[in-house]
Amino acid sequence: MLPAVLKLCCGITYPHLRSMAGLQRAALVAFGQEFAHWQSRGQIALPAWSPLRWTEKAEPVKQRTSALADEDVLYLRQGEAALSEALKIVESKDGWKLEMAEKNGDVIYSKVLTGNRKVFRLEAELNASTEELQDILFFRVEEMHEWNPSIRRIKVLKHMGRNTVVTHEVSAETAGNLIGQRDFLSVRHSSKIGSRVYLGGAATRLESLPPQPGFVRAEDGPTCIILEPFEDRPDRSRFIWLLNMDVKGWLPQSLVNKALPRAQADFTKHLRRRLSAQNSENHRF
Ligand SMILES: CC(C)CCC[C@@H](C)[C@H]1CC[C@H]2[C@@H]3CC=C4C[C@@H](O)CC[C@]4(C)[C@H]3CC[C@]12C
Repeated sequence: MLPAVLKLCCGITYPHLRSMAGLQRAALVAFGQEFAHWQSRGQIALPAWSPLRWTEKAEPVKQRTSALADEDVLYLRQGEAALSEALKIVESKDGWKLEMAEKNGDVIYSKVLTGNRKVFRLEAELNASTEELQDILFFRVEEMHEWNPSIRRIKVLKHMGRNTVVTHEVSAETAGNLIGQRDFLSVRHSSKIGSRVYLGGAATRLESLPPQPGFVRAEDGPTCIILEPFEDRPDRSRFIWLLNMDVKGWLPQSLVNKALPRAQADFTKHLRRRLSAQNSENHRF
């Protein structure tokens, strides 16, 4: 009698159960386990089509965590791919032309890639070890607005281990004045190979943060920074930065191509100020 009643109940509830979610489903799973318990003691035989047999299969939590892990792997791969693509560009030998040379020795070269995108390569020498620079530029990226007025805020939205992150970056209204404020969603990856530290990045997507109304979402990358210590002076580093940015919006290319190397030079100026502030603090204590 009991199995017959159960069969009937299952038949009636089947269509509703399919559309059930969350707590209701969890409750059902609990009932199911109870029934399965009875069943294992030979008290009830569940029909093959019974949704109460879903207990083994209906593991939404498990499914969700494995989906998350897949997503993380995707971001990790994107980060690594961005770095290797950017390295190919920055290490390419030909096509570079001198864009600007500052009095302090900093130089910026530019190159036009296929598709007419102009990229910029800044080379500078900085008074800091590669570890210090990696700390300031990567591990403490959320503090960047404190020393760089071109940046309004940077938020790390996702961590995939210590060396890969998804970040949301908002430039200040005043950054590259001619271009206007932008926001970026990027995957950023850092790795140390030999004595060099590499930082790579590229635009990515995150379901929870689609382009915001009122903001022009620009795309940074594939881009990279190479930090290399001087052999005789490990407290000094060579800094090479590939800026490869699509600022989006309707702007004359000539204006963008002027603003980008300017933004790069400004960034380096503020980074130097940040470093000398840190150095004078170290001397004080
Ligand atoms: C010209 C206008 C549109 C933009 C001006 C601001 C530019 C220069 C800002 C906006 C976001 C900034 C980036 C935000 C995050 C990182 C990751 C870090 O590990 C290295 C620096 C780097 C790559 C910044 C470089 C400078 C940057 C690209």
